[in-house]
Order: sequence, then structure tokens, then C-alpha cells
Amino acid sequence: MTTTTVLKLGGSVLTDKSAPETVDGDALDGAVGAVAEALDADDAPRLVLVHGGGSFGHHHAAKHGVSDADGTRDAEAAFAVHDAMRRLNDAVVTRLHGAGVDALPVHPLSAATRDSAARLSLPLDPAATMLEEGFVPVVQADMVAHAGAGATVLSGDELVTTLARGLDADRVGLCSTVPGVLDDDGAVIPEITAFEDVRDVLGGSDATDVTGGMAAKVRALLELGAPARVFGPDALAAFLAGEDAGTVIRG
Ligand SMILES: Nc1ncnc2c1ncn2[C@@H]1O[C@H](COP(=O)(O)OP(=O)(O)OP(=O)(O)O)[C@@H](O)[C@H]1O
Ligand SMILES: C=C(C)CCOP(=O)(O)O
Repeated sequence: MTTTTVLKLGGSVLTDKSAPETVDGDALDGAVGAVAEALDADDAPRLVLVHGGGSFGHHHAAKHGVSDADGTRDAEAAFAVHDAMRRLNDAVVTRLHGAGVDALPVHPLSAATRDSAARLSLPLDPAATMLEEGFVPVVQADMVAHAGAGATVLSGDELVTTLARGLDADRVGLCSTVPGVLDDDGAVIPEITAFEDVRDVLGGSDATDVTGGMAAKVRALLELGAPARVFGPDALAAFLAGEDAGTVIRG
């Protein structure tokens, strides 16, 4: 039976977060290589890729003072974030093509919305139909029109949980720069089942990040209702091959 995997490639992995709009070419090649190899396997999953903002989205969002909670009615500001994310998305999709992966872009701004209670509505048909037709959807973190708030940031983490639920994913992974969620001593916590257990060790991000870093990630994954894994680039191939990797989060 073919399984469905939703995988986020963290913006902190794909980019150099210390320099605006800078792709980390080696890291992107490494991730793309692992994806291409996994899709060549006999038991390859159907794969939905999501990517975060790194030094593309977060840089522009911070500059314009927007986040997933604080919106803007300045169309040029919203477009600056979206367009930077599109440039990163183009870079990811193009490298995937270079590795023989049939990737197609998905830009949520054109179709997703948030209501006044910040509930996300994301049409799933595009990604579902792409999967049916053998493509790999590559969904960018983006801006989204938000009732009563103008436009807010839509994080890759929220896209992962929404797509995983909506597409009934069998496996969910978040590849970040860290090898997992780390405890006070820097060791990988094997399993998280409650936010209270890890609240004290969870922080934001070391770099510019408008969506809450690791604490927000763990919170979102605990609400998913299915196991999800947070791991580093070294474990990406193992995760895609169906093995355990990093920290498993079970809500
Ligand atoms: N307990 C913790 N364990 C691991 N990382 C932590 C912890 N607390 C805070 N962090 C920070 O969380 C970061 C990962 O979150 P971040 O949102 O930056 O990653 P990402 O999803 O890969 O990138 P992006 O948000 O750009 O897509 C780590 O680089 C680290 O700085
Ligand atoms: C700032 C933007 C548009 C991206 C936020 O998504 P994340 O990097 O997954 O937190």
C-alpha cells in the first residue's frame, strides 16, 4: 500500500538565516538528494513537501511587523513576504527538477483564508490531485488573507498539520537544523506527549523568526493527533526510509 508523507523542510535548513534571502546551496542539495533517493525506492511514499521561511519570509515579515498574529493591510508589505517566499519556492522546485523529482509549486496566498477566529481554511484539492497524478506538491509558507486582520503569516508548521490532517498522512516530519527537541543538556528528547513536560526547555528560534520557533512547533504538533517527528538534516534519509528519527511528538 502506498503511504503518504508530509515533510517540512525548515527554512533554517534551506537558508542562511543570518543573511537576507540567502539559500544555503549545500543544505538544499543535501535535502533534495535525500528526497530524490527516497522517491526512487520501490516502496516510495507519496510525498507532500512544505517549506518554511528562513531568511526569505522571516526577514521581510519582521521588517514589516507582521506575524501569524499581527496582520497588515499594506498590500506591498504582504506582497514582499509572499514574493520572497515564492523566490525560495522557485529555488526549491527548480533544484528538485534538477534531481529528477516531479515537483510543482503550491502558493497558499491565492486560495487559503483565515476567519476572524484565526481558523485556517486551506483547499486540499490541488495537493491531493497533484499526488494522484504523480507530482510532488511543494507548498510554501506564505501570507494569508485574514478576516478582520488584513493579511497574516501562514507558517510551514501550520501548513504541515493542516495538510497532514486533510490528506490523512501516514507519516509527518519536520526537518530543522537541530537533531530533535533538545533538553537542558543539549540531548535529544526521544518522545514528547505533553507541553508542560518540556515548557522550560523550549525557546523561540536563534534567528529572526516571526512564528515562534520550537515552542510553537511542539504546540502545533501536540494538537495534530498523530505522531510527528522533529529531526535534523542528517536524519532526513532515515525518516524518508520509514525509520525513527529525532524526537517523536504524540499529542
Ligand atoms: N529545546 C529546543 N530544542 C531544539 N531547538 C530549540 C529548542 N528551543 C529553541 N530551539 C530553537 O528552535 C529552532 C528551530 O525552529 P525554527 O522555527 O528556527 O526552525 P525551522 O522550522 O527549521 O525554520 P523556519 O521557521 O525558518 O522554517 C532551533 O534552531 C533552535 O534555535
Ligand atoms: C515568514 C513566513 C512567510 C514563513 C513562516 O513559516 P515558518 O518558517 O514555517 O515559521
